[in-house]
Amino acid sequence: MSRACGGNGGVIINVSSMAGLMPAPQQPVYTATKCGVIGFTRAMAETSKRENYGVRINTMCPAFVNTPILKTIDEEENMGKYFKDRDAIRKMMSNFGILEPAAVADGLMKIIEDETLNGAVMKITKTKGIHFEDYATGYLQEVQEVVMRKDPEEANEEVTESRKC
Ligand SMILES: NC(=O)C1=CN([C@@H]2O[C@H](COP(=O)(O)OP(=O)(O)OC[C@H]3O[C@@H](n4cnc5c(N)ncnc54)[C@H](O)[C@@H]3O)[C@@H](O)[C@H]2O)C=CC1
Ligand SMILES: CC/C=C\C[C@H](O)[C@H](O)/C=C/C=C/C=C\C=C\C(=O)C/C=C\CCC(=O)O
Repeated sequence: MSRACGGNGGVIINVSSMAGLMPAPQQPVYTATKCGVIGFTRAMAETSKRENYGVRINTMCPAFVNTPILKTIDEEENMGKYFKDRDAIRKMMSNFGILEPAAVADGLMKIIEDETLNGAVMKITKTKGIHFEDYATGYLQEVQEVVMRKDPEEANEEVTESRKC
């Protein structure tokens, strides 16, 4: 797939979850895996850009979606010690609402069609629909951008100075 390996490029869409952005106390391992998907996607997207792979790599974070996975909260062998907390998850589902799979399909199509998207973290929620996590204004992001230009010590000083204004 990578142009660096003779492929034609393309787009990869990794499936994370809102649980990767809003830690779910009843699903710590699931949360960790979904956070990992986000970090991996963002790192690989930058690699792809730098190495000119021609591959866009993005991730989507749907909230609760009406699929069989939602029934797993009623399975003790799946929930383990958090089985007793399933009412808290049910309450979250009721508060946040449950998306239909078509909303996820819309998100997939947007990522496929919008060729400007690389390293994007798309959120899909019942209230806001499709929108994106914004990392661009964070301090660490600023440091990282400066680090690409100079050594880490100087970069930190430059960003700290700019934050004073
Ligand atoms: N339904 C939801 O509320 C949300 C789901 N997601 C993510 O979406 C993805 C798809 O989930 P759903 O379609 O909702 O769940 P699902 O339970 O309907 O489908 C999951 C599928 O993965 C397969 N599977 C499970 N373990 C596997 C393995 N080790 N190797 C190969 N296949 C395996 C299952 O057989 C099943 O067909 C998952 O990554 C899930 O974490 C993300 C956010 C919300
Ligand atoms: C045990 C439950 C089984 C499966 C559910 C899946 O694991 C799924 O991946 C988990 C989803 C968790 C969603 C958590 C939070 C949802 C939040 C919202 O819907 C909206 C909240 C805030 C909106 C802010 C914003 O959109 O930026």
